[in-house]
Amino acid sequence: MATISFAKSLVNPAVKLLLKQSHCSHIRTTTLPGLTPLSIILRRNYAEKQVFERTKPHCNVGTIGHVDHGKTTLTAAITKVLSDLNLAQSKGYADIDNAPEEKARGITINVAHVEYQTDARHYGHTDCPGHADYIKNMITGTAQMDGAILVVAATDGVMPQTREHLILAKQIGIQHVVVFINKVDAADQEMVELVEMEIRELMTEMGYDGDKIPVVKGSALCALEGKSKEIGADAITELLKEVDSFIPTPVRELDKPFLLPVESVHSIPGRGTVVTGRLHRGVLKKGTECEIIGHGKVMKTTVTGVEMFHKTLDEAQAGDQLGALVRAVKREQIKRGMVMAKPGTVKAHDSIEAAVYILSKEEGGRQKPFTSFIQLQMFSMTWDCATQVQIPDKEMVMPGEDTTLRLRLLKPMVCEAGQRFTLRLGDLTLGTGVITKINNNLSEEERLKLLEGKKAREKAAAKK
Ligand SMILES: Nc1nc2c(ncn2[C@@H]2O[C@H](COP(=O)(O)OP(=O)(O)OP(=O)(O)O)[C@@H](O)[C@H]2O)c(=O)[nH]1
Ligand SMILES: [Mg+2]
Repeated sequence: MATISFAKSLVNPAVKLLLKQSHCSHIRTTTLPGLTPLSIILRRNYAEKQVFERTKPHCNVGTIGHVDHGKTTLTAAITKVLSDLNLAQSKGYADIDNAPEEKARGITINVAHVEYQTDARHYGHTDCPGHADYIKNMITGTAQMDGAILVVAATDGVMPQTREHLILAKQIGIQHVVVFINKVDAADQEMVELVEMEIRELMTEMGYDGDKIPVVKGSALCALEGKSKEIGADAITELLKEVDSFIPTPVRELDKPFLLPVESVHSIPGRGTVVTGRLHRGVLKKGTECEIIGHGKVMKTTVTGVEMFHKTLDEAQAGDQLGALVRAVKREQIKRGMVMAKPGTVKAHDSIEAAVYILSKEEGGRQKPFTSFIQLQMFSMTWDCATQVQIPDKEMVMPGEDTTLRLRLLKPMVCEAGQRFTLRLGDLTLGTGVITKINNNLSEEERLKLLEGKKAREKAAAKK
C-alpha cells in the first residue's frame, strides 16, 4: 500500500501517469484530515511493479502444439483468468504474439515470456509465434521448460506439428506434459472423445504415460472473451490445477557458481547494457563480478542490477528468466551464445568427446548413416556452432545407434563435461548427446585446416 499526495490540479494527469507506470489495479481517492491536496491511496497488483517478491516456487512452462491450434489464445486466456484473481496481469493476444524479434548470427529467435502465478507457484510461460521458432528455441534452450502444455484443437486432432513438438520435447528432456484439448466450442462431444483417445495413444507412443497424463477440455477463446464459463474460465482453472500438481517443481542447482547463457542483449538508454537469459545454475546478485565468454572473447564486468519480468530483485535464482545490467560493456561486444559466469569457473573449448544418440528415422532423424568428417551444426545452451565430426572406433554410425564422437568446433565455445547438446543437419535433428571429455584446444594450424575444409565445402556446394 502506498500513499501519495498531489495538488488537486495535478490529480488527473498524475493518476493517469501512475496507472501507466505502475500497473495499478485499484485506485482510491480520499481526502485525508489535515491535507488540502487529495491523497491517493494506491493498491497495487499482486507484486509491486518495481520489486520482484519471491514468495512461491518458480516453474517454467510453455505452450506447444500444431499451428493455429490455439497456443497463443490459451496463453492470453490463462493471464485473463488469473488477472481476475489478481494473480497475473492480463496480456492481450497481440502482446504475446508480437514478441520482440532478435536476429543473431542468421538465427531469428522469436519468443514471448509471460508471467503469472497460481496459489501454489509462480510461472514463466513461453509461447512462440511459429513452428520454426519452436524448433530453434526448444533446441537452443531459450524455451527451456520444466513442463509443457500441449494444445490440440478438437476440430483437427493430432496433426504433424503436434507429433514433431512432442518428439522434440521428449528429446530435450521435458518429462511432464499436460494436454489441453482446445476449441471444444466448435466440435461435438464424440469428436472430443476421439481426439482424447488419439492423444493418449500418441503420448504412449512417444514414451510418456498416455493413460495417466491429464487431459483438460475447453475453449481458450471462450475463456478469453469471458463466455461459456464451463468450457471457458472453468476449464482454464482446471488446466492450471493439473499443471500445478502434475508438473513437479524442479530442483535447482542453487549452491553452484552461477552461469547464465546469453539469450539476447539490449541497450537501455540511460541505464546501459542488459543481458537476458535463463539462469542455468547458482544465484546472481547485484554487485557480482562476472566473466562473459564465447565467440573467441573473454570480458570481465560487474552486474549492477538484476531484473525479472521488469521488476528488480535482490537475487535471481537458477531457473529464473532474468535481465542483468552490466557495467562498462557495450551492447555490440556481447552476442547471443556467450555465457556469463563466475570468473574462472568455465572456459571456451573447441575439441571435445561426447556420448551421442543418433535418432532413428521414426524419431525424426535421418534415414542414412554418416561417416567421419561430416560437418554438423551443434546446439548447446544458447549457442550453435559448426562442428566437424570424427568417429573414433567405427566406419559409420547408423540411425538409432548410440556412439562416441569426437567433435571439433569451428570456434571455441563454452563447454563442460556433462553439458547436453543437439546435432543438426539442415533442418533435421540428427542426434542428441552429452559432453564426456574436454580435449586440448586445437592448434592454430589445426584450426586453419578446419576452416579451409569448410571453405572448400562451401565452394563445392556453390558450384552445385
Ligand atoms: N472456435 C475456437 N477458436 C479458437 C479457440 N482458440 C483459438 N481459436 C482460434 O484459432 C485461431 C488460432 O489461434 P492461435 O492462438 O493464434 O493459435 P496458435 O496455436 O498460437 O497459432 P500459431 O502461433 O500460428 O502456431 C485464432 O483464430 C483463434 O481465435 C477456441 O477455443 N475456439
Ligand atoms: Mg501463436
